[in-house]
Amino acid sequence: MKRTAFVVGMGLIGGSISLAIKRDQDIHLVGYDISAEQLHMAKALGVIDEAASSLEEGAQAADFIILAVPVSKTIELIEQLSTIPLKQGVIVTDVGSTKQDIAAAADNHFGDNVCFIGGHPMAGSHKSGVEAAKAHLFENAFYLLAPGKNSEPRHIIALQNLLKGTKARFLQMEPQQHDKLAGTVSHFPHIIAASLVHQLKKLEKTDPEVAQLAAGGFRDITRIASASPVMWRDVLLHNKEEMLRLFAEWQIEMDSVKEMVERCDGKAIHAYFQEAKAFREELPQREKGAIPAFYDLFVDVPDHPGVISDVTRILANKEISITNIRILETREDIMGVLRLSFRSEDDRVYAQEELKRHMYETYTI
Ligand SMILES: NC(=O)C1=CN([C@@H]2O[C@H](COP(=O)(O)OP(=O)(O)OC[C@H]3O[C@@H](n4cnc5c(N)ncnc54)[C@H](O)[C@@H]3O)[C@@H](O)[C@H]2O)C=CC1
Ligand SMILES: O=C(O)C(=O)Cc1ccc(O)cc1
Repeated sequence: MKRTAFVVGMGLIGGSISLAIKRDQDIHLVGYDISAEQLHMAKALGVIDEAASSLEEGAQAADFIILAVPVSKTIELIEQLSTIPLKQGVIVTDVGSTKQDIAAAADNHFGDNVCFIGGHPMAGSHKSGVEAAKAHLFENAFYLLAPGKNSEPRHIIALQNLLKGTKARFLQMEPQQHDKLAGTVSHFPHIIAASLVHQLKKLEKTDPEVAQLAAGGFRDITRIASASPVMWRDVLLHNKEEMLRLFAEWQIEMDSVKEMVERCDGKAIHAYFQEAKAFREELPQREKGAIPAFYDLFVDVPDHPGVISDVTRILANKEISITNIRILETREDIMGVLRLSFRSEDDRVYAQEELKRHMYETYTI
């Protein structure tokens, strides 16, 4: 008998986890969503093997239950699941961006028959819905696990094995520590991004041309403000204490920068930017999350016209997408180097094979 995994919430994360599980495990994948449209789409896109007609139906038959809904709904679902007769030894996990309140709900509601392990894949995007789901969304990203009261090492191993296809890097952490760290690297930056957009919106009322100028850096720093308001409302409400602490710290920080400007203290302003630049440049690049990962491939190219289009054509013929392309060095009579970035390790390996077949010298660092 095949084991069954039941994924509740067929959105970006539920869909991506389902696809990652399907590419690696021989398991029956059942999905459920309160939106009949999302559920139908998940089945039509081949993200799940079967659509459950109710939470009860899907939950009762499952060996694993993955809750992939906004945080408040996750807490409600834990309460609902605790009233349904689940299989003995079922492993329940979630993907919520906060962990403390969810862990407390699981501790309060689940009995000994259920093993709850909180989870948070620390990668994603500003997009929502199953249409945006990708099997490789979590590749190389940290995936935090917060084992609950009944979880033993064998349960954690079983869950990590189920999620192997995500190619994520598992890390165990206490819920409280998780919420503190995620508050700084993810939750608070979201408020800043949204507030910058509000500032622009206000100015646009009197100076409509400003919106045309909001390109480049403004778009980069505010990309995450396009994410789901429902999801982010819940994140803030369920990490309230940490958010309030960060507001206080942020205000002190802003006051200090404001004073530097008021004093016209160029030396202090320079040092402020210099310190931030140096620290940011030391941040690890490979991990997904706040800063996206890039899978780079370097290609030696002779410096003659048409070579870049030859490389891109070879990859396009194999439908390998390049997310970024840069010429690192081209001077007369020497080889140039192309740096190609890909979405995933699989794409990079495939691209390297294809380019080698066409006699290009390639390497990774
Ligand atoms: N979007 C991101 O980049 C990341 C999100 N997360 C977490 O993942 C969770 C899901 O987020 P997304 O997939 O981005 O959202 P989404 O909006 O793409 O999908 C959520 C889905 O849950 C469904 N849903 C809501 N209430 C439900 C209920 N009671 N029963 C069944 N289905 C229900 C919705 O209809 C929707 O299809 C959230 O808790 C979020 O904090 C974690 C990592 C990254
Ligand atoms: O879009 C991005 O860059 C993100 O950082 C997405 C994201 C959103 C919420 C999370 O809990 C984790 C990752």
